[in-house]
Amino acid sequence: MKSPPETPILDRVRFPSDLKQLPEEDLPKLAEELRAELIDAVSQTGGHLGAGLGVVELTVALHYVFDTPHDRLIWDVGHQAYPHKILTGRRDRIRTLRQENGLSGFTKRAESEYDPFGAAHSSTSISAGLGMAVARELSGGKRHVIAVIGDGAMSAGMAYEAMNNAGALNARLIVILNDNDMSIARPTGAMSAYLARLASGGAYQGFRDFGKKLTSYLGKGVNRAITRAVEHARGYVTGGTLFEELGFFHIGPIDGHNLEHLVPVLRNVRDHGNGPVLIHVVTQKGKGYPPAEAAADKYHGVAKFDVITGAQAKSPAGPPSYTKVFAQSLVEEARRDERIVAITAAMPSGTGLDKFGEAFPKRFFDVGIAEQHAVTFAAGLAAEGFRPFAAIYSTFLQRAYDQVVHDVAIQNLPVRFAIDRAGFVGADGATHCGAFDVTFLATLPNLVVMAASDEAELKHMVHTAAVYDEGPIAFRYPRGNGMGVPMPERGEALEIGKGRVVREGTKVALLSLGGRLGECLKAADELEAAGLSTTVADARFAKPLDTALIARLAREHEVLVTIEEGAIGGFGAHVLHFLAHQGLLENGLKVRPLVMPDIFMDQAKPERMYAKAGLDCAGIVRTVFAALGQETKAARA
Ligand SMILES: Cc1ncc(C[n+]2csc(CCOP(=O)(O)OP(=O)(O)O)c2C)c(N)n1
Ligand SMILES: CC(=O)[C@@H](O)[C@H](O)COP(=O)(O)O
Ligand SMILES: [Mg+2]
Repeated sequence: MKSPPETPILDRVRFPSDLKQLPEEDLPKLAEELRAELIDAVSQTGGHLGAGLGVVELTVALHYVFDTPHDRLIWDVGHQAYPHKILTGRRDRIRTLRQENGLSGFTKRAESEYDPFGAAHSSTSISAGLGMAVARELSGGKRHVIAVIGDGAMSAGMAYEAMNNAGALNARLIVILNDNDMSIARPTGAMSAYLARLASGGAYQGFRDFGKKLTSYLGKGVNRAITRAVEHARGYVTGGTLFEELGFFHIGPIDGHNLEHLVPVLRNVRDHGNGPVLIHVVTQKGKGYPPAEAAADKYHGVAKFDVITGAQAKSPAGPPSYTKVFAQSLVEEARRDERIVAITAAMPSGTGLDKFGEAFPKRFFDVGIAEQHAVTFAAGLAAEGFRPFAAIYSTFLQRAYDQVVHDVAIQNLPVRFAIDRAGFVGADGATHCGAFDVTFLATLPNLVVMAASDEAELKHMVHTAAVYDEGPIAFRYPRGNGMGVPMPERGEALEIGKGRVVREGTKVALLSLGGRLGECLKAADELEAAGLSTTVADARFAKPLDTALIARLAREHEVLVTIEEGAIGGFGAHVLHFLAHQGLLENGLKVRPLVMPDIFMDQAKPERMYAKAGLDCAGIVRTVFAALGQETKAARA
């Protein structure tokens, strides 16, 4: 009689409290089952896979050794936290990942007590962890605080600011550096070379065992000075003193897939020592899934895929993505102008600049996850007569706002900002939703701010930016595919501050900024059918405003609606400001600015988000009927 297949260990582990009941020898099997569950789940949802595969053993070890959620475990970026979610009571929902009303693709406080800090933008974990560690000291609490940060995230200045402060405070904080020698792409910068030396230094092997013995004595009154002396000696041989100089006791590198190493080291660190400690763990992104291991990007972000073959679902053929059009347009411009250089902050494929780098390797710069540096680096290039294009996602540019103000706008330096993912992004949710770039850029003197309504317009805006040397200029465009319009052979220079009327009417004016133009044209059809003659205009510029166009629309129509895929305080606010100052709000004009709602919207399919925000055809039509007091018609829309 065949014995029944044994119940998978994972089926008995809903929470870390269940995990702690297991004998240590069961952990590798649990890790194996956890990895299989992760692969199966993400094959059905899509999302971030490679990073999670690389921390399966580390996740098991951390929840086995520490007392979460009492001990705080913070995941930097949080894209690697799917195994963490499966082990912390969310396995039953893991297949709702990144879907409307589903689990977030990152850690999120509101989602679980096991997520003490939300993430998604990188390099915040050490700062948050230090805050929690100091809170523990101030309140006389007893808990461990652990921050897990990747080698890519360790290239951001914020990580050093935090380590610098942690060293000065000598606060007990455990930082685990998850070094898989990968960012989204291959890591760049001196830091990754340094870590590679640490992880592979032959001489270092000799110290490794001694180092492990040392950690077992950490709490037995071993004098910190001796510890430091040994660390210095060890560091001298291998260069591992960067962390010690910042005040961290540095342990490792250790094999991040070997539970027999991980568990005892984590136990030692848990039970001994004081002050900040950094455990350097070496892992493999994509570990345990051959298609991910073999892929150049280690399956960092994947669509749904076939588990057997690893083949990812193809998005339906359609118009080129805005990203692709931007990248191709910039390559064409750069062929004509050798002053054009391109800068990305660790997002070569996401911004499309990897294509630029292939064409012009010497004029392409991936500065790592360092948006602040990217902007001021671009300012330095502009100051010397180059034409730098800094391609940074809308929400990642938020991190470099003072650099935009202080280093670019005030000095009126001709930096070009290519702002991708401007607007709703879908599965990445609120943290990646590009809602604020017009609001925070159009308020700045000297800035020119454009928004592409389709891919042809984007090509014109790339050319316009390329030849504009009067000061900083930004152009925004949404995630995803264009509108399928014919593409011009070459980009043409747009007249700065001039919009365009794409449809003439007499009663209603829809003034659109950016990608909502298509919905405005659909709304105009519906309004015409209801007897409302409708003008549709593409503003093209949030700054400077086309004041002549706006004044004409205001004078010649009963209703003026502005539409933008952005938060309040952007294009519509500037239009209202102009109309008020011109006294154009005093002749009965009905003005309605349509913007994103004043909330952080969770992930959903973009079309659902537009509908919820009222930024689709139906929302525009409803707004016009309501403005005209025809609520009944509005209700039907
Ligand atoms: C401020 C910011 N810039 C860029 C990104 C995009 N991003 C997400 S993950 C990632 C790479 C992170 O590398 P690492 O920390 O080594 O984690 P791994 O994926 O290797 O586990 C980047 C650049 C981000 N989330 N936040
Ligand atoms: C985790 C992270 O921040 C990136 O991987 C981001 O999710 C990429 O977004 P896109 O998929 O829009 O390029
Ligand atoms: Mg990495």
